[in-house]
Amino acid sequence: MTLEVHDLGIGDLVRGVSFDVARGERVGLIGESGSGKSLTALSIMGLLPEELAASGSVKLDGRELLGAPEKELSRLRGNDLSMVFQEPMTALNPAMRVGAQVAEPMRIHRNGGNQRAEALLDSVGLPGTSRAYPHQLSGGQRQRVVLAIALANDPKLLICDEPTTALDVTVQAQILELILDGVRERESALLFITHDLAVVASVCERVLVMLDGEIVEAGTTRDVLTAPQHEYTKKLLAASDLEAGR
Ligand SMILES: Nc1ncnc2c1ncn2[C@@H]1O[C@H](COP(=O)(O)OP(=O)(O)OP(=O)(O)O)[C@@H](O)[C@H]1O
Repeated sequence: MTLEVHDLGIGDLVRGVSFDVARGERVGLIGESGSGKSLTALSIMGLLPEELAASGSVKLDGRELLGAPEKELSRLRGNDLSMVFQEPMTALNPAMRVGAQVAEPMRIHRNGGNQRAEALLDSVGLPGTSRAYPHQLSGGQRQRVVLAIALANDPKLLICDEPTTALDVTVQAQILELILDGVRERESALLFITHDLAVVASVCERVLVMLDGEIVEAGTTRDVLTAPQHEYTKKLLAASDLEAGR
């Protein structure tokens, strides 16, 4: 799998964004609120709000996704491409048992059903919960369900947009571990959006730094966090709890 984003633009909100992600690679996308991280991710998924249009190119294994027919994109979503958002409750159907929600993407893409759903729920640490409704679970448990859904069809690329921001610290670490295990087992690539540098340091091999709609710095996590080049990255580091770079 290769994801090639070239000269991505979304009005003047995102400008000239280019980067690649290779199979199994874990890439962080960091930057302050409003810098264009989520819009970049949504344009890869073909989920930009209707009033926004993307220019440039987003290729998955050589296939152009920008402007691809909705039918083709919906075949990819939940299959080759999947995404975990910050707030699990908005991603789940409140009126459907979680087992059925985990089984759904597999049914749609003809990849198995209830039994695999149970196994997936087991693998994210939620054995025996398939008959529960989302409101009966904690926030961390709901995010585990969302992750099970996102991993159900062994995606080539998993995008996580601030997946642990809404959770308390001990739960955050567990969810990060599950995300890492999930992508490693499947050799899925990971694009991980966060404003938390400590999370990037523990999860990502490479990092892209966004500021005002542009990528201002990119490199290995080690290089960027120990020897930041751009003033903005230096400021981010100084404001974080990380010792690196000081
Ligand atoms: N539908 C929209 N129409 C117009 N502007 C939008 C729309 N959605 C987002 N924006 C603007 O685009 C900019 C980038 O938003 P984006 O959500 O990508 O930022 P972000 O880096 O992900 O921030 P956060 O960390 O808060 O999610 C922001 O200024 C936002 O207000």
